[in-house]
Formats: sequence, C-alpha cells, structure tokens
Amino acid sequence: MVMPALVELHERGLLPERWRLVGCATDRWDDEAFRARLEDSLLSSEQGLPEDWTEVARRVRYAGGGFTEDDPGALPEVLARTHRELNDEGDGEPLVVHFLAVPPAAYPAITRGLGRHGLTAGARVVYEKPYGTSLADFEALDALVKEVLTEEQVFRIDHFLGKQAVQAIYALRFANRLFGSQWDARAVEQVQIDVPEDLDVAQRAGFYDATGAALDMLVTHLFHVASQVAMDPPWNVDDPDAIVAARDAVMTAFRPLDPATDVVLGQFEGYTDIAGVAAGSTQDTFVAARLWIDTDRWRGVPFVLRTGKRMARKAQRITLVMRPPEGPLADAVAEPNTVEIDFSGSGAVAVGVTVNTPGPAPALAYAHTELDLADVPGGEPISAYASLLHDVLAGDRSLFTTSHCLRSSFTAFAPLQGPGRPAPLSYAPGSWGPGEAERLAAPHGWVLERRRG
Ligand SMILES: NC(=O)C1=CN([C@@H]2O[C@H](COP(=O)(O)OP(=O)(O)OC[C@H]3O[C@@H](n4cnc5c(N)ncnc54)[C@H](OP(=O)(O)O)[C@@H]3O)[C@@H](O)[C@H]2O)C=CC1
Ligand SMILES: O=C1O[C@H](COP(=O)(O)O)[C@@H](O)[C@H](O)[C@H]1O
Repeated sequence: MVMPALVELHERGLLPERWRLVGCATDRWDDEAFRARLEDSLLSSEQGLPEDWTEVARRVRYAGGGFTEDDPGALPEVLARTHRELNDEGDGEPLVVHFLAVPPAAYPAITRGLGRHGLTAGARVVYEKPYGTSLADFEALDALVKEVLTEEQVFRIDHFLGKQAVQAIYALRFANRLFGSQWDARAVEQVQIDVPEDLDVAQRAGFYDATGAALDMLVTHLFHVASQVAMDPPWNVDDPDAIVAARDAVMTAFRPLDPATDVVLGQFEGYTDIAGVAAGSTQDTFVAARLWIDTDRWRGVPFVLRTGKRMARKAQRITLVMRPPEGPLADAVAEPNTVEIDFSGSGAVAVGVTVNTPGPAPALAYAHTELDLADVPGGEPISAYASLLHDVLAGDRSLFTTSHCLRSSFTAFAPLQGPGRPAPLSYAPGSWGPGEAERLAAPHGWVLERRRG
C-alpha cells in the first residue's frame, strides 16, 4: 500500500524534491535485494512499474534486522546516512515519516524503540489500523504513544477516510439541498454500509487469523465510514479541526453493539485448511452488525454494516434506504428510493427512484442510475493512500483519527469481544455470507446483494 502510494505521488510531482524511502523489516537484505522485491510487487500491482523506475529505485534504501527497543537493527545507522545524503543535496532539514505498516502487536515495541534510539525529534509517525486490538489494549498503546510522541507527531491512518467518494459525501450533503435536506431519521429508514470482498486471506494468514474481520474492518473502516455519513455538519468543511470534532462527536454517540441481537459472524468453509491458520480457529472472516447512533439526527435508524472475505464479489457501497412516500401513490410503490455512494476507486453516486413507464398504460417502475465521479470534467482521481500520505507530509490531520474517536469506537465494539461474542456461522466461499445476516437488513434486505444477484 505504501510503496504504490509513494510512486503515485512521485509521478504526480507531489513529493518534495529530495525524498528517500527507507524500508525496514527483519530480513537481512541489501538495498538491491529490497529494490528487486519492490520492483516485483509494483509489476504485479494494478499501477505497474513507473516509467522512471530507475530514478525511483535510486532513492530506495533498506535497513534490515528488524526494529525493537532492545535491538534497533540497521535503521538508526541507515537513517543517519540518508539524512546526511539529503543535507548534501540541498538546504532545509528533511522531514522524517515513520510509517508503521505492521500488525498492531508490533506497535508498542517499535514506539518505545523510536524513543529510545532518538528517532522521534521532528518526526511524524503513521500508525496503521487497527490502533490497538481492544479497548484496554488501545488505552495502553495510547498512553505509551503519548509518553513518546506529541499528538502533532501522530497520524493514525484509516485509509477508508482517504477514499475519494468517502470525502465526496461532504459535497453531496452540504452542496445539494436535494440530498442534504433528507439526511436524517425523518427521511431515511436505514443506512447500509456494505463491503463484501472476494479476496482470500492466504497471503496474510498469520495477521488475519490473529485479527479477524470484525477487528480488521468493522471497528476500523466501517465505523469510520459510518461516522462520515452520520456526522452533523462541521462548522467549516475547510477547517480540519471542525471535521475532526464532528467525527469525534458522532462516534461518542455509537451505542455499544448488542451481540445477541445485532451481530452475525461468519467463517468461510475451508478457512482452517489455510497454512498459517490455527487448527480449529474460530476467527471470523465475515461480520454483519446493526449499529445504533443515538443522536437527534439518527435516533432509531439502523446502520447495517457488512464485510467479509471470499464473498460473492468485491464492492464498497453506502446506501441510504429512504422511507416510503406518503400520499396518493404510496401503495403503488414497490421499491424504496435509495441514495448510494460507491466508494471504491474514484467513486460514484447513484440514486434509485420510482418513475413512470412511458407508454399507453401508465405504470410505476423502479429505475437506478449512476454518476461515475471519474467522468466529472477536470477530475484527476488520487488513491486513498497517496492522498493520506500527502496529508501526512503537509501536516493536514483532518482525515486522521484521534484518541477520542478510537476510544469511542472500541467502546461500542467491546461487547463483541466479551463472552457474548456469537460463534461464527459457516458460509460457502463465493456466497454472500451466512443467511442469518439477512435479518439484520430487514425489511428490504441487503440492497447490493438483491440488485446484483
Ligand atoms: N493488507 C492490506 O490490505 C491492508 C493492511 N493494513 C494494515 O497494515 C498492517 C500490516 O498489514 P499486512 O501488510 O497485511 O500484514 P503482514 O502480516 O503482511 O505484515 C507486514 C509486515 O509487518 C512486519 N511485522 C510483523 N510482525 C512484526 C513485529 N512483531 N515487529 C516488526 N515488524 C513486524 C513483517 O515484517 P517481517 O516479514 O520482516 O517480519 C511484515 O513485512 C496491519 O495493521 C493492517 O491492518 C491496512 C490497509 C490495508
Ligand atoms: O485495511 C484493510 O483494507 C483492505 C481493503 O482495502 P481496499 O481499499 O484495498 O479495498 C482489506 O482487504 C484488508 O483486509 C484490510 O486489512
């Protein structure tokens, strides 16, 4: 994720003139071996190898031997050398960004190590999600991070907040009375945030079996997308503090999940046969949850969230299911109106409406239409990671999460990690997950699944 984003920024001229990438992992490769690995992974990525790969590769360094408090491996020495190199190339103190794209269990040792080995001065540190693995673990990590770093140095990333169409919600709501005036419990019956994935977990079985769908995706990405949909209007969309405050406020109103009635977990058949997955693992690879948000705007409206691996297809969609009409045609309407945001890629906005069928015998029909944001003239879509990495370099924190917000999301999530956690139900690979999840989206069902089969 990080390397393609860096290459994207480089190709668009959005990186500082003098930049370097220092990779750090346990393997004791040299720079050339690391470059070869990056080259392979870029070649097999959607983006491909940049035209000026030689120029990019020239800027890549590698520090092996891992990095912990007790043993920092080669990182301090390679960073010091790189620093000198950059100073020789021009004026101005280089900015160091430590990007922790590692499992959450590694954060405490790395954080302590950054402090102990003198690598924090003037640096920014990006923590991947999940930032903590439970409420207690989050609190411990948060206290440790605050001992070592100032809040201005910390960037807790959740790349779904950087997706273009997740950000496009502001324009939809706040620049269009048509949508903005309907964005509440009076008009909306249900909100669906549906992120099925057809992807397997075999490439990252160790991480995945220690994490599971609910921790990997629900308390992180899906809760954050829910907060973007549900937030009250910030006092100024151009003020990062206003956005952060609006997101924090709505997350405080997330009601703790009730696992007995509002959560269905699943595990795809064959999961425990994957190398790296513990024998008899009860880890979830699917989660569907009904979240209640106790604000005046949303009280009584279920937010139904769903994601899972090896499902029927990949999609990322927010659907506002609107309440039925009142008046003379109320009984003739077969399908609810929908306002939809496809937040994969550069995104799309769609509506489902009831229209008249043209012809001699007028009848009502349901029609669905979609506006691809990539077709908006002048658009130059940027990937979520590139956009967020650019924000880190610029020091813009509006799309990064705060401790307050993560405390609220782990508090709402906590019941699912207690004794009430339901056992995962089995589902067939290539399906939409356990049938039991259907009831959470009642009465209309999961819109994405119904429409696309
Ligand atoms: N994969 C994805 O699609 C996405 C992942 N993320 C997040 O990124 C992070 C990493 O995920 P992913 O890359 O899939 O996970 P991996 O299991 O593939 O781990 C990535 C790297 O972490 C290093 N690592 C593992 N354990 C430790 C440790 N104890 N100390 C130091 N380094 C360690 C490994 O280095 P080595 O091989 O040297 O041990 C490995 O190269 C997670 O927090 C995940 O939530 C976020 C968005 C998308
Ligand atoms: O963080 C993660 O996100 C990916 C999905 O992200 P996308 O933007 O590439 O669609 C998910 O597959 C992975 O399990 C999770 O760790």
